[in-house]
Amino acid sequence: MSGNQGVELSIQQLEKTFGQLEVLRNINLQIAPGEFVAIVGKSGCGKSTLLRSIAGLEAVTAGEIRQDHQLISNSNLQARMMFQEARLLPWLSVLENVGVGLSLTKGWKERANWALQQVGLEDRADEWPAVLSGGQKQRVALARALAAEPKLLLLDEPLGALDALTRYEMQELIDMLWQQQKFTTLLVTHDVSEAIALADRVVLIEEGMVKKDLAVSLARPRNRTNPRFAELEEELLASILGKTKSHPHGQKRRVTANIV
Ligand SMILES: Nc1ncnc2c1ncn2[C@@H]1O[C@H](COP(=O)(O)OP(=O)(O)OP(=O)(O)O)[C@@H](O)[C@H]1O
Repeated sequence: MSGNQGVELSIQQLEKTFGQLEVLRNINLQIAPGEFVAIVGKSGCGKSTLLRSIAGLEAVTAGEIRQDHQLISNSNLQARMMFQEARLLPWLSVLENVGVGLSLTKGWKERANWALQQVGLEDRADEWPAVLSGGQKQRVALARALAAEPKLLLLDEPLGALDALTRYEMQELIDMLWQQQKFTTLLVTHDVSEAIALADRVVLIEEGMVKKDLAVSLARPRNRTNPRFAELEEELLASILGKTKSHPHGQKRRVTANIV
């Protein structure tokens, strides 16, 4: 159960308004099969709205979203989504939570166990979610997404509530699983370092449009001590904040903080 081929995504002139509020004005994005794209931007710029639109959870106001050349609909969408909260059902065991998105047919346990192995929690299958740590709960949420063998993984700030070390471990896990399975992945994150550590491309949303589309061509797993890593971080952060890249005195400014 691996070696998925991810879907191709094509987003054309996407608009989304909520009443008078124009959130997405004109989003155009082409995402290749198996590509890992991070989406960044200031709080409220519409990142989650974009992801929810791709997931078919929001009706778009104008424009179109195609998956493998077909307009997305609930019937053809091969996506799974993960959020900042694990959203586990407390009355189901860990294994049952992982199996919840599968039709409870023969073989679901095998797939759920396989997915738990992928995230290193196979020995916790029979426990209740309540006894797990925050990081373990997110691993279960990741396993639940993987169990469906998605061709598109939509990650809405899934590591935002984790402590720094757990977050780092989860980033490594996501990177490893993506390299093995190559599902097309969109990751919304506030963390510039996380975006550069994981993505092939980082897309910056501002004023409802793609303001920047930055290719990250560093070898994987990414070496965060590589000077090029820091340069990309700085370039991206400066773009998000609308500042020039260099220090006034021409010295490099090392910026690693979260952006908002
Ligand atoms: N269902 C809704 N009804 C009305 N307004 C909404 C709705 N969903 C989102 N919005 C508004 O759309 C804008 C974009 O929200 P969205 O959650 O997409 O931003 P975001 O970039 O993901 O923000 P953050 O980084 O803070 O999570 C915000 O102003 C928000 O209040």
